[in-house]
Amino acid sequence: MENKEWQREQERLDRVREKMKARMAELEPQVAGLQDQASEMKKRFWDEVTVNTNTDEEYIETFYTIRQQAVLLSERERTHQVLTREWQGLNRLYPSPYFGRVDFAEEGQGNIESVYVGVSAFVDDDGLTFLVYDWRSPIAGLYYDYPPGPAGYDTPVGRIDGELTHKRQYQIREGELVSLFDAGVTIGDELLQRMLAKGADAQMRSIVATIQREQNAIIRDEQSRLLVVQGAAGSGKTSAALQRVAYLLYRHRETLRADQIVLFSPNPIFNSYVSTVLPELGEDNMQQTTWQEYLDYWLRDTLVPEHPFDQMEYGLTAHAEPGYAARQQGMAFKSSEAYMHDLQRYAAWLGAEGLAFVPIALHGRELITAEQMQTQLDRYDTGMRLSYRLDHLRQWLLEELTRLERRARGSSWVRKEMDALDPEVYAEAFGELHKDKEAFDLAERYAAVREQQGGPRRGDEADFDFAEREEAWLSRRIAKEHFKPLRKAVRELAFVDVPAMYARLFEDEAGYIRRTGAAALPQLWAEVCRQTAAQLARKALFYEDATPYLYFKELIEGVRTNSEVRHVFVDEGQDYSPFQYAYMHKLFPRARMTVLGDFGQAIFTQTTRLDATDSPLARLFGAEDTRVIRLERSYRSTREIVAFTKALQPEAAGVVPFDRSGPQPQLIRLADASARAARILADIAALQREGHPSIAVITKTAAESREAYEVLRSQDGLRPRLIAKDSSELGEGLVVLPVYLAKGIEFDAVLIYDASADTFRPADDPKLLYTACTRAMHRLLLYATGEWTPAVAAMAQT
Ligand SMILES: Nc1ncnc2c1ncn2[C@@H]1O[C@H](COP(=O)(O)OP(=O)(O)OP(=O)(O)O)[C@@H](O)[C@H]1O
Repeated sequence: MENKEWQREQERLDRVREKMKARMAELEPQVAGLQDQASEMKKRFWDEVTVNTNTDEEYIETFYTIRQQAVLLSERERTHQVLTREWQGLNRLYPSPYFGRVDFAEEGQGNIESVYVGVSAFVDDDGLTFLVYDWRSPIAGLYYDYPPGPAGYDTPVGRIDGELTHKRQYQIREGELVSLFDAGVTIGDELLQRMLAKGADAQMRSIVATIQREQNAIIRDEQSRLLVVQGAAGSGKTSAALQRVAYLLYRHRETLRADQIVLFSPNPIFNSYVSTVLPELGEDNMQQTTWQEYLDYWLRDTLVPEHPFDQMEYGLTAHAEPGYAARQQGMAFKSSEAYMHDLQRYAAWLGAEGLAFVPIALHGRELITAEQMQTQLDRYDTGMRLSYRLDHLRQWLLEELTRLERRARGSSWVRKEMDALDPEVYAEAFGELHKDKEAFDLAERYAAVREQQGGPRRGDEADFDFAEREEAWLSRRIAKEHFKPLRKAVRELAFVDVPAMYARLFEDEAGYIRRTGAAALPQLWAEVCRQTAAQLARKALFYEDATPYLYFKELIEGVRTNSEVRHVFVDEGQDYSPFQYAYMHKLFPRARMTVLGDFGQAIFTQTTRLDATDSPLARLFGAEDTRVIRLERSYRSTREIVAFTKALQPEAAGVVPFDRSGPQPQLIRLADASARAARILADIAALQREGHPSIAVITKTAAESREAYEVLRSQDGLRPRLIAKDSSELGEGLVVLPVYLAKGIEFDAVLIYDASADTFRPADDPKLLYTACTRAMHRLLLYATGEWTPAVAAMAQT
């Protein structure tokens, strides 16, 4: 019976593939042909059009031929796009047309439909029968959401209920049925087992065949303006986010483009790690960026922000340096909502009391002073928003510059410059004026004709003194050249001295309190003020100041917005401050947000607890428009590794491992560094022999990474790669990296280079070691040369 069933499925598979092959053969010449036709048409576009604009009729005719040609061309291109998409979809499907099937008896229909689900759709020749459904279609939701029994799905025209009578999963390779599972209670435990047993890849994989119900809820959510996912390490947050992008692009194909979706990732390595998932699913990649890139872009030419990983390193290594405690307090406070409110009050204070301006100067002489600007600003209604008043001021300044420029034409410095001009410039002036002269001649002719026809003649038209005009032309040009950068700077609001105003806030603690009305400040705030001021004096910004600074700048100058972007995804969302969220929300006013994170892995100082009801995130869109989903099941690591990591971190108490077993994590204590080096080398060799090519040696700091790297490099044939803050790719094989660069990534085996109390100090946040250990899929090994860090020591004894 089973064999018969297998055979039946293989026969269906063969039939579907035959049809696919036929369709591909049919499409191939069309796709190629249309492509040729379109590019040929583009080449010949102007040949087909006779451009003739002598008379009105000819002009109109030309206009219509161009339009006709353009319509034809874009139609060809559209047809070509549609056919190419189908052809590409078939190419993707052909080796493995589907991975799942549900049999569904729709209520009141009396028949059972077998719904086969694959990475894209394939329709029979009749144009109606779906031989394969796209995994994102409404009916395919049944496959992810229900075990056999009562089931239903939502369609754009309402809900359809019925009975799911059967559910099956397939593994198909190059058209051959490799395995077949009849699912019972949950989908895919079998298939999921197989998927999860595989080794780690240098690139993330798509999970469409085994999406779990709770993940499907994330992927298909269309109601919430803010979707927050708090999920354990390895619970599939990033995977769900990427499949969600693919889903949205499918659902809104007509209105949403991939470049209208932005993903904020923790670092460039992560960017490259996830960059193949969408193309694998036949979709274009969304825009990927890091917050650091954003800061660099917006702060360019003004202040240099500290790199977030340098801030991280400081936090991890500088305990003994003077000012460390104050800096830590500063970091924490400057990423809080309290500081955000302080800045709001400070901006209001400035609006009333006066701003700082950069005077507009030319050749060392002030043309418009800061005082003049303030006086002008005070003339505008103070009830108006500050940014509007600044807009008015900008307009006034541009007009002033026009006036001053005109006046400058007759000034002595312009004359001096004119005298020193190269002969070529005079030649150019001559040429230009000659052109003018032609225009003048034309005007003269026109005036003569008009006169002949009895119209009056204006007296000044023949008044043409060439030398005078040449001089006027040159002085105009010189003045214009000098004023041009001033105008540009005014347009960009460079006359508003935001750095000075931000620095003024840190003059001293009493001033801070007076200007912001702050009620409570960290104990060492006076020192924080000193540190911040010193940094600003160097034209630099601490990382903790960078986003608040931009936020403050926008409070003063008004908000920049990008209304093109429709969806913003934030991965590792626990590592963003309320400032960053407020800023993002303003920057992308038309975008819905999906924020994914795990508070258990919040290792930066700027953190936001994502799922708390009083989270600043929840206030961003309001409770009505916010949905929080929690994922507790962890798919990455074996049961043994999950049990171990849960004990490291109280936040992880609720994590449920997926039922996959492996060796216990190993705790290896050694006498000294050279014994550790020898042991690590032996362990790596053994892991590679066992078939675990993707191995990471994870350290706490960058300096420690370099040390470990040197140890490994000395061994012939190992070829480890050191990942540092500027690395942009993970690559394959053995890597050495600090924990904060391993965020979001996974490896077959993880070796914690030094889990001693000297490195992971009792005062450190346990989240650091937790984040490092949860990168492991199959094997976890921890080393120490001294005492274990307390969390590990507790387990070493049991
Ligand atoms: N439904 C699923 N089917 C198959 N594999 C899955 C599924 N969900 C998650 N995984 C796998 O589990 C691993 C972890 O997934 P992912 O990286 O998306 O988790 P995460 O929640 O973002 O983790 P972290 O918080 O540690 O960054 C990946 O290998 C992913 O392929």
